[in-house]
Amino acid sequence: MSNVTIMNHPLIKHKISMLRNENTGTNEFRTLVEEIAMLMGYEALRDLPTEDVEIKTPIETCKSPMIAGKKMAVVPILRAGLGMVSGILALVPSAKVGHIGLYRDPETHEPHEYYCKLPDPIEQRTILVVDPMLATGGSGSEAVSFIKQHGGKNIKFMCIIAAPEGLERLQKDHPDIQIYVGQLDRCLNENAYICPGLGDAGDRIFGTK
Ligand SMILES: O=P(O)(O)OC[C@H]1O[C@H](OP(=O)(O)OP(=O)(O)O)[C@H](O)[C@@H]1O
Ligand SMILES: O=c1cc[nH]c(=O)[nH]1
Ligand SMILES: [Mg+2]
Repeated sequence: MSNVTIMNHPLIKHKISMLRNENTGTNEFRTLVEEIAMLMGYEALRDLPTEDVEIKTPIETCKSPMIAGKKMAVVPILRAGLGMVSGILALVPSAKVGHIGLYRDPETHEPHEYYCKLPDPIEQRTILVVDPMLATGGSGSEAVSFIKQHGGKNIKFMCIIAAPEGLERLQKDHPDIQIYVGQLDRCLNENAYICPGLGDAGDRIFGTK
């Protein structure tokens, strides 16, 4: 089964509680999503490959490890995943960015693809798929499948809030990926929204309804 890491840091917990609050407005919500992505990215990118480069210090020349940033891709699931990109790029500014456009049908809750553009060569990169919400797991699982179809191999999935149903599905469909979850919530409601969740992440990030 996939490796799942559930975050256990007070800063992340605190910021997720602020996100959940229905009185948190668009501006603050956006900032929080970016900050949480950065804090979670610190953990998720723990095994990012480094390469030794020659550095001249004021004292002498040495070989010192640096992130091979060109070998990384962050792939947000549109739209809500876009809110997490800047937090990851703050950590790895040279990462390439791919996009996968998916929306969930409001009736069936099935994901529908409307866009896919990934950086080449995708097979050589560490790929971090980001989406704040993992509800039924349909969108996350579909996004990972697309990336695999395009040749992606080393794939990590990062979400801020997951429902047990979605986490189980993603693990079952993709036992080879690593999954990072900010907080695991109780369940889905009859509209496949996460409880207690935070509502519609995309609408809250972009101020739509
Ligand atoms: O696990 P699932 O049941 O597939 O639900 C999660 C998906 O739903 C939301 O996107 P949405 O369809 O609302 O699109 P948006 O980001 O454009 O708002 C969310 O950002 C995930 O992509
Ligand atoms: O709770 C949910 C479920 C799907 N998408 C969201 O944005 N929120
Ligand atoms: Mg949405």
